[in-house]
Amino acid sequence: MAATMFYDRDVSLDSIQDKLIAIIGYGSQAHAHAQNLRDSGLNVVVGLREGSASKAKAEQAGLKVVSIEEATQTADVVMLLIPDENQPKTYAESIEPHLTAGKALAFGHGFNVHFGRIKPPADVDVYLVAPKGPGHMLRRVYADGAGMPGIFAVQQDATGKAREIALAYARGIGCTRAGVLETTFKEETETDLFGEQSVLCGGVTHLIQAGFETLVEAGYQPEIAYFETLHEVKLIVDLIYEKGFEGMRHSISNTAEFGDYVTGPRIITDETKATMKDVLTDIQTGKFAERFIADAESGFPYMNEQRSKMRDHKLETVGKELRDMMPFISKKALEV
Ligand SMILES: NC(=O)C1=CN([C@@H]2O[C@H](COP(=O)(O)OP(=O)(O)OC[C@H]3O[C@@H](n4cnc5c(N)ncnc54)[C@H](OP(=O)(O)O)[C@@H]3O)[C@@H](O)[C@H]2O)C=CC1
Ligand SMILES: CC(=O)[C@](C)(O)C(=O)O
Ligand SMILES: [Mg+2]
Ligand SMILES: [Mg+2]
Repeated sequence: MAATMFYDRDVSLDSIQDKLIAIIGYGSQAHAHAQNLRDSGLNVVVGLREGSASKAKAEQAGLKVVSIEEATQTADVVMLLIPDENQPKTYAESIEPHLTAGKALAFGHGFNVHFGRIKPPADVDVYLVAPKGPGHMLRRVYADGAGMPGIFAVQQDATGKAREIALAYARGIGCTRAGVLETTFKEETETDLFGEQSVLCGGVTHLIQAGFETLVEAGYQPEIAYFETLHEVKLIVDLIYEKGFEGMRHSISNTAEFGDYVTGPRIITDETKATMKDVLTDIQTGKFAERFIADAESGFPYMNEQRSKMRDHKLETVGKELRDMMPFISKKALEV
């Protein structure tokens, strides 16, 4: 049976129209939620830690900024959008003491609730609305009049209105323009981690890097390798996004399509898929979450090493030079 999809016509903003929504944080997701909700006519306040570097940016965008404690005290809905690894401490210190009965605690990702790192009191609603894309794109598509698909889940329904509120929230950030469907905290957490690791982020970056390195190590010009293995990915993916595999294959040459069928399975092998299954198991058992939290608690030694290794890679240095020569590629600094 096909999933039930919710669109603008199916969802009313009424359940949150007169409520105050606190967005905690002003990073990738938070700035997009705050601005989209505000532009949907809803009441928003941003909660930031003392001395926050983001305060000026949020105020510049016309948003009211208060402390995280005050935001939780005054709001009816508290959406926690700071990095997953930092959420439990901020929740315990600044949110939980002010989270009175009947309020709603919301998340953009189920990580902390699913892995038992945040245990909300029984008398509040707990839901998630997870847009399926990066925060900066959530804002960009909304401002363009479009939307980003999203999924929502209710973990606790203390007021009897949690589901209605979650859906209204999804509409407020623009997700019902594109389609929203219901999930659970478990399903959202596991599929989101799997998707970003295996396909969207880990899969794509390492596929591109291996292709680029293969060409450069064989003596081809890095600029050609960049166009071939990175820049053109967007053009091909745009076609897949708009028209599926068949539509993309209609646009490419027969030569390319034949090579796709012959070589694709040599690159992404049965072994690759077996590894994907292992990756999924590590996510399901909490092994990945443990490794992530352990690195975070030591100040991210592993993550920082990876970041600095890649910074000086030819793919990144040649890429920056080439992008600087293409004025049509957005030169805007990311707003947050
Ligand atoms: N990035 C994305 O596109 C997506 C993220 N999500 C989820 O959304 C949530 C937020 O992720 P993301 O937007 O990437 O987060 P960011 O890393 O962009 O969050 C940065 C914000 O968090 C604040 N912050 C960081 N640490 C603390 C702290 N210890 N106490 C108080 N505030 C803090 C920062 O405050 P300051 O300004 O003071 O530095 C800043 O405003 C996560 O649950 C994530 O999984 C879900 C879908 C996509
Ligand atoms: C952007 C998004 O959906 C991710 C990849 O899941 C994330 O940033 O965590
Ligand atoms: Mg995601
Ligand atoms: Mg994610």
